[in-house]
Amino acid sequence: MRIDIISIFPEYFAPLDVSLIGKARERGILDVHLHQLRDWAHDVHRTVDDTPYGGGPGMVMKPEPWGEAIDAVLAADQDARPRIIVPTPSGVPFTQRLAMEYVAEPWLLFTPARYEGIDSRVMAEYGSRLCVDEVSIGDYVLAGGEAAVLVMVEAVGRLLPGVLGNARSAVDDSFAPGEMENLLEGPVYTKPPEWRGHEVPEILLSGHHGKIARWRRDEALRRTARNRAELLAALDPATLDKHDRRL
Ligand SMILES: Oc1ccccc1-c1ccno1
Repeated sequence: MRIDIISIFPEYFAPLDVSLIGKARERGILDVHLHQLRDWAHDVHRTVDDTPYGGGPGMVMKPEPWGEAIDAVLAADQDARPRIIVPTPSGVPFTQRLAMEYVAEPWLLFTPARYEGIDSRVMAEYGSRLCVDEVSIGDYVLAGGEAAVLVMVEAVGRLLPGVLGNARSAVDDSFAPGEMENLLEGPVYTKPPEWRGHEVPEILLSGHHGKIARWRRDEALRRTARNRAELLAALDPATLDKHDRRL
């Protein structure tokens, strides 16, 4: 997978050099290209923003630098087209299901904005011939889209074949489509069996895999009911047998 990111703060993406994503890049599973938007702002101050037409607070990112930057990225591979992802509080929710859709794409282009956003003509220009998604990582406002890109690149990158390694499958993730979709992870424990008077639940030491699986599912349902009750409503009734209903 190739990922391109255009930003006025490319240094924001240093975390993509470390940990899981960094190793995926070293192993050639993921190819990340960072671009400084100001390289396509040709005035002496390398200006990328201006006041909004119609008035209002803040500044809007100018279309010209973005248009030239995106054209330059597209020119990197004339035979392919990236899926463009625009982080914005006004976008569709970023979910595990959307991450799984993105991991199937050979090329993603992220366009994190600052200020009040990018002149709307930019995505109108590319939306006529490319897939352009406006995506939100949650109902809050950030200073810019760079943090949202870090979140999405990690969520997508970890799903790439070979990145998680054999020990861990993304299939068991919280929110992964299937039986665990819309269920939060339950509590987890490791050695020692007793710590400051807190003991590991006996069932987990029993070696009875069927009972352990049932216990974990009960705890996942309890945590989901406690922290995200609205997800329970989305659970497929077939996955809630009479035993679960008593929780
Ligand atoms: O708050 C933002 C500002 C700029 C770009 C994206 C965001 C955002 C907030 C939530 N998801 O994306």
